[in-house]
Amino acid sequence: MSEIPPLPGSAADELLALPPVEELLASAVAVALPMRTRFRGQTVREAMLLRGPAGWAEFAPFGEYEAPETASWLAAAVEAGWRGLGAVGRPRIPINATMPAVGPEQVEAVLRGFGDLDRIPAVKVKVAEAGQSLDDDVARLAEVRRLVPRAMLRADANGAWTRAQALAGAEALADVAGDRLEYLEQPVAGIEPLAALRETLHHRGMTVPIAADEAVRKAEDPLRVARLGAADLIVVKVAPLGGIERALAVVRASGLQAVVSSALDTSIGLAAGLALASRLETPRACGLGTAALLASDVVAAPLIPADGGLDVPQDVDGAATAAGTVRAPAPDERLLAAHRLDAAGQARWRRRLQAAHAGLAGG
Ligand SMILES: O=C(O)CCC(=O)c1ccccc1C(=O)O
Ligand SMILES: [Mg+2]
Repeated sequence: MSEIPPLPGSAADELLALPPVEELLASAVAVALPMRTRFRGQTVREAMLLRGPAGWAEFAPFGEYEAPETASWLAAAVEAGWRGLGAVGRPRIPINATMPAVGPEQVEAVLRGFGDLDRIPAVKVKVAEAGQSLDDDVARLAEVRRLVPRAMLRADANGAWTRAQALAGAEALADVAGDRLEYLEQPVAGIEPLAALRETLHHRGMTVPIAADEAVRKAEDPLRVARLGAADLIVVKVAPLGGIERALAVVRASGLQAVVSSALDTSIGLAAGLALASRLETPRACGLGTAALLASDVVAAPLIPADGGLDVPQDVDGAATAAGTVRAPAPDERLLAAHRLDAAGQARWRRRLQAAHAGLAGG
């Protein structure tokens, strides 16, 4: 498997020099967006937006992340704002609904946020939430199946199951989902444990495919999953993988099918995810509909799926040319003002960006 390119803007990158930190900070605005439902234990999503010569960019590593782990998130922002999101491939991407670990009584309202229920191609259901049981997961999945019987179903444990829980979980969820069960995403943490679980499932005649997420995006080597045969497909997120080109190289080198997924981005970050998905051959639905989980976004027309998919946002004149360029929507000034963090919040995010910049410059 071939090498993957360096982080955009890092010392090893010959194509794109890292802009000075002052240049990055000149346009930077940090915002806090309220969410409709709790997701990953959070009810607010914070993000920093930057404007470069090539367009708008997002720097939004999760709150618990620190440098140098945040360097790849900044590299993705530098790529977006200072190089651009690249060419349009497929112009429209099928999008899965994302179901947080809610009770069955909330399932319908969440699903409706992703548009006409009959058109939703797949639903990714969070399972293994702390403080909940497998019965809760089964009840949630059963309600999803009842409401969208034709949609494919994915269960994402975020690595929270033990091996024994994953074996029991796989069986119980397969019973509910039947032939609609598309894959289990990161049922257990780590790469070797994932490979071992997959093998055991196969020995037991359970053929449910396994997708790797954290095992790709948080691993030292994002290709180790593929080398060990630990998963049937990989979930890729642009920011933790250091940008579109790098994520694309990981997918190609892995030889596995990929599903592009958001990091609960604003519509600015989602545009980069769509740019990546646009250049993949896979017809699989992608997890880029998460603007539906936000109560408010930074752009006037958020990238919320309709009719089961999203159009890849392009340059206005892009449609007229043979190969259009992907372009993130510009934030709405009033929304930026409404959700702008206070001075302490701006200072905290500026420090995070500075630390990521130092990490990127050094690594
Ligand atoms: O893939 C999706 O449907 C939505 C994105 C998502 O689930 C997610 C969002 C933020 C952090 C982690 C994850 C994840 O896939 O585990
Ligand atoms: Mg996941």
